[in-house]
Parts: sequence; C-alpha cells; structure tokens
Amino acid sequence: MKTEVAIITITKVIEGPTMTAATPDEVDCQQRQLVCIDDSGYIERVINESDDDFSAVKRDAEQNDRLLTLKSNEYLLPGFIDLHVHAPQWPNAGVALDRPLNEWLDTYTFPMEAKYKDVGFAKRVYDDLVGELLANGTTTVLYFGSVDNPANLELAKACVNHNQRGFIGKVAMDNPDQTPENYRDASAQSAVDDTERFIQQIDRLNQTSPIKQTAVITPRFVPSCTPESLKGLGELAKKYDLPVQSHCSESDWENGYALEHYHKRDAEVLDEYGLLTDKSVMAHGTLLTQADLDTFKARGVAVAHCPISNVYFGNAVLPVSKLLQQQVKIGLGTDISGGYSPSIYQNIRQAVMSSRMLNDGVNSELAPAQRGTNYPPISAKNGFYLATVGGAKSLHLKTGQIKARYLADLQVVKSPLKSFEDESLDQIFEKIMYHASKADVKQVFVQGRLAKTSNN
Ligand SMILES: O=c1[nH]c(=O)c2nc[nH]c2[nH]1
Repeated sequence: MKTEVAIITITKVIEGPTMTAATPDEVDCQQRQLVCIDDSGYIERVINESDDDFSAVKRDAEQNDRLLTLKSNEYLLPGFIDLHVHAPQWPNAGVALDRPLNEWLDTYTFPMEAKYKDVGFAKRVYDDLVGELLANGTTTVLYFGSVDNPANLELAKACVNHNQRGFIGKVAMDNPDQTPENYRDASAQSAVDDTERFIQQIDRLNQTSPIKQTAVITPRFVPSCTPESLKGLGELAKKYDLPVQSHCSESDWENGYALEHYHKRDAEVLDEYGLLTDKSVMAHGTLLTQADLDTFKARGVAVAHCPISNVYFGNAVLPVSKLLQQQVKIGLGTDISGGYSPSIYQNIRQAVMSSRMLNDGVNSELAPAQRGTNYPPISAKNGFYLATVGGAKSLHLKTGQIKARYLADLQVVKSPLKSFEDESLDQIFEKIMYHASKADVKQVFVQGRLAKTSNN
C-alpha cells in the first residue's frame, strides 16, 4: 500500500535575531536564525547559523523571493495574546477610571455598550480596535463583545479582514436588578438562545475565512446574570465544548455580591453551573482565595491578569508569582477599557511594577518586615512568558513560541533605544520590554499572513 507523503511548501523565510520564552524565567535569544513558514501558516523549521543547510536554505529563499531579512536593529518575537478585551468599550479607553467599578459600569460602560445596536457604529469602532491591537503586536485576542449579535458578528468580520485570531463572546447579562432596561438580555432563555445563534454564525463565517474565529460562552459576571442563564450557559459550554470567559473575584464589591446573594464565593457559583472548565479564562482574580486557586488548578481554569485595570478596580494586587509557582494557568489582558492601554508591552511593565509593590508593601508607617508580602516580584521575562506562552496555554493554542510546528504568529520589533556600547541580547530584550511601543512594532504576522507593516 502506498503511503501519501504531504508536500510542505515554504512560503516565507525570516532571517534575523529571535527572542522566545523558553520557561517562565528564561528567554531564548538567538543572534541569527532562519524561521521557515509553510503554506498553512505554521513554522516548519527554525534553522541555526551552525546548521549545515543554513546557507542553502537562505539562498533558495532569496532566489525565490521568499526571504525577509530583518534590519540590523530589528528582532523577531512571538505575537502577543491578549486574554481580556471589552471590544465595545474602546471609545471609552481612559474615561472615568477614578469611579468605583459598579458606578463606572452603570454610568459609562453599559450606556456605551448599548450603542452597539447601531451596526454601523460597531463596524467603525471594531475596524479601528482590531487594527490598533495588531499594530501593538497582538495577534490573538479573547474578546467580550456586547449583548447584540449583529455587532458581535461585525467584530468577528473585523478580525477576519485584518487577519487577527479572535475568540469572541456574545455577552450574556439578564439580571434586571443589575443591568439597565435598555441594555440587557430579555430573559435567561433569550441570552442562551442568542449565544447559541452566535456560535452558529461564527461557524458559517469560518467556512470562508483563513484565520478561524472562535465563539466563547460569556456570562458577564455573577452579578449581571440570573441562576437560570448561568445554568443554560454552562450547558452550552458542555454541548459545544467551547471556551468560557467571565470575571471572577475582581473587586470587593463584586466579591461581596456573590457572598450576599448566593452565600458562596463567585468561583463556587460559576463552578456549580459548569462554567469552570479547562477552557475557562477568568479575568482579574485579585481576590481569589487559596481554595479558589485549588479549584482553578483542579479544573484547569486560567486567569487573565489585567495589571493596569487592577490598579483602578482590583482592590488588591494579584500575586502572580504564587500562581506561577502553583502552576495555575495565567496570561495577560489589557482589559480595554478598565485598562486604558491597548499595549501588552505596557501591561508587562505594570505587572512587574505592581508585583514589586506587593512584595515591598506600600505603607511607610509600618516597619519593613511588616510592610509587604512574601510573594516574590516578577521579572520582565516572567511578564513576556505570560503574554506569549501563558496566553497560548490558556487558549489551548500552539503558538506563543518560535518553534517548529507552532503557528507563525510573529512580530518584528525595532529596538527602541540606541546602543552606545556592545549589549547582550538579554539586555536588548529587557530594553524592548521596558520601552517598546506601537511605533517600534514594524511588522506583524498571524498564521504567516502579514497583518501589519510599516515602512519606516
Ligand atoms: O473591568 C471590568 N470591566 C467590565 O466591563 C466588567 N463587567 C463586569 N465586571 C467588569 N470589570
């Protein structure tokens, strides 16, 4: 019997220095590699300068016009994965962050999200947002949409048009006590039915889109849902084996709501309704207890750490090093617009800074030994790991690293600062983490497809 041999065609070869997380604490930096990308958008091989066929592969790519050689101050990194974005809140980025969470939601956020009944408005905002996130080096995003499906479908189409991998949720919020009349699901049943309809719409969209989009079961959070919608959504998650996203233990007010209304922690409520699975991503978690973390670990639930947003609404600092040490899945999220910045670089920096304050403590009236906590601060390398490998593991994606058989989700980044003397790749890596902005992200590839380019 003849065995079929799949013929792999290399469509692009990128030559240059690479930086990819190897472990939470180590970044593998290489001075010169060839990253060979195949026609299905996967990295087929990574070739070192010392490998026998380095020159031959480079020559062949050059002759066939497939070689991209990075400029002398450019570096190839994996694209970032943003685990928490509220797409409809993009026009509000940076607005009213001094208000408490419940007031911010009622006064600014829900009224903005209600505007997405206007599909034309949705189209304009989502086109801009998806382009902006890609321009910042973000290749995969876990999005909260809004209540209204026509707008959510526009978000999915914007991802397809811009070549971004989107995980997108129709937001379910049917509790009349905690949601405004003009912006809520009419009933628990309609919240569940509309979620199922959105799953089918995404399936249809995927039949013609090269980069697949994924529908996500999205109960907004315990306060805005009724037990009936939580139950129905848990059943849908099981029926379709889909990812789930929500907010969990995100602030004193929200934490208190579950305790007062259910006499349970919100993690327990979500778990009871089948919403904590190994495909669940829970945003914030600043107030998770050890028992909650044990549940997350047992179920395989991931935390979307949103360090900028947590400064405003979190009421505490998430002990990232504790989660890493306990091997609870964790990645990074910008939380537009609870977080004002669409840049994962900025969130890496804030994650490091918040962790240092958690370790040191903040009250100068206390003696040093009483002031802080025992959770070690995290490093820029830890932050980079969360933004790449952590996100990929949370979404079960083979991406986030520059490795054979991984998706070619990549960003070309220019070193933001001049070098005045010889610097190690490790030093350059740290300077990129601390200084890079959108202007330094020169090209972005998602599944091998060019999604951003800039000529300067
Ligand atoms: O930061 C947040 N942004 C939101 O939109 C939201 N909804 C519930 N809880 C939330 N937290």
